Amino acid sequence: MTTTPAVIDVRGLVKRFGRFTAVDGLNLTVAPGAVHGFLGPNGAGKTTTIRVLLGLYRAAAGSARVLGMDPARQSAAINRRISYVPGDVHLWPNLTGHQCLDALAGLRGARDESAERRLTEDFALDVRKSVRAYSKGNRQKVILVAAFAAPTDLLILDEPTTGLDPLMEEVFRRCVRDAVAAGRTVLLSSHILGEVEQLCDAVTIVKDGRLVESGRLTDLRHLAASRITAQLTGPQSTTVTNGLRDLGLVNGDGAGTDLVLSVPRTQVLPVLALLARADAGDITCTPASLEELFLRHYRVAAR
Ligand SMILES: Nc1ncnc2c1ncn2[C@@H]1O[C@H](COP(=O)(O)OP(=O)(O)OP(=O)(O)O)[C@@H](O)[C@H]1O
Repeated sequence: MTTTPAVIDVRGLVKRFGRFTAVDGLNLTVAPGAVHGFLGPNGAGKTTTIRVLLGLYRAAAGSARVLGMDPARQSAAINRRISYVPGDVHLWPNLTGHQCLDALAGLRGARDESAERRLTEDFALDVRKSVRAYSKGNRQKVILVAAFAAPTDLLILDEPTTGLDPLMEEVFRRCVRDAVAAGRTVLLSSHILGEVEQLCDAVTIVKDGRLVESGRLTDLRHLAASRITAQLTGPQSTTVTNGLRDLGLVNGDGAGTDLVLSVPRTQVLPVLALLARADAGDITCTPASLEELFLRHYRVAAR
């Protein structure tokens, strides 16, 4: 059996700043064509890891491969095939938006001007204005247009939507989907869990430079409890409470008529069957949201 090599393959990565260990034995694998979410609280080591991938920082230990290359030795070749969007955008204040796009394409040495024009329109960016006159959101748009328009295989996006309004966030999401449809791969670091949930197939969650959880979003969701709600009459409530007790679960609401339960994956079907037998009304079952997953893992990691 042949397996497709990962676009990003990080193993046991360690990065220290003096005596402080910012990244501590991290693994990160991003499959080709994936949108991979990179999550973690402030200071978790996401940007530091990205900077190692770009060849800006040297790792103290471990290995990193980007598009099959070693960022410590082949950063120029890697950067020609990557679009990088930092969270904190600094552009040349004396240039217009258009001149910035010229300069960014010049640095890369490759350009798709028709894609650039299309994206400039999609993001409603006036490229005749000088960067000095741009808002934070407009500076972000310049970098996003350059990143999506460039003929690259991998997009590394570090909190790319800070400063964008909801309309532009929607344009951003469309661009990510188009990029993947065109065969590109995306690593997306973001604190906006709704955005990650909508876009990503897989996520890696880090804290204090260490891996907390990694996997496909659907698999991770199954690890967390689902939320089941239903409407019960008084007699139904007694039947359901007894049935839940037999399943080893507690109806926290006692004899209440609004049932709200947090149910482990293995118990979802028996609980739904119990509610159906009791003829409960308005039964809903919702898998754990990324936010619940995220908070659960953070709390576990914080202990
Ligand atoms: N150049 C540096 N010198 C010293 N410490 C640094 C340096 N860069 C980052 N750090 C520290 O390394 C840790 C990881 O920082 P990093 O910026 O990678 O986190 P992050 O996950 O990207 O956070 P955020 O979500 O806030 O952007 C932090 O404690 C930070 O203070």
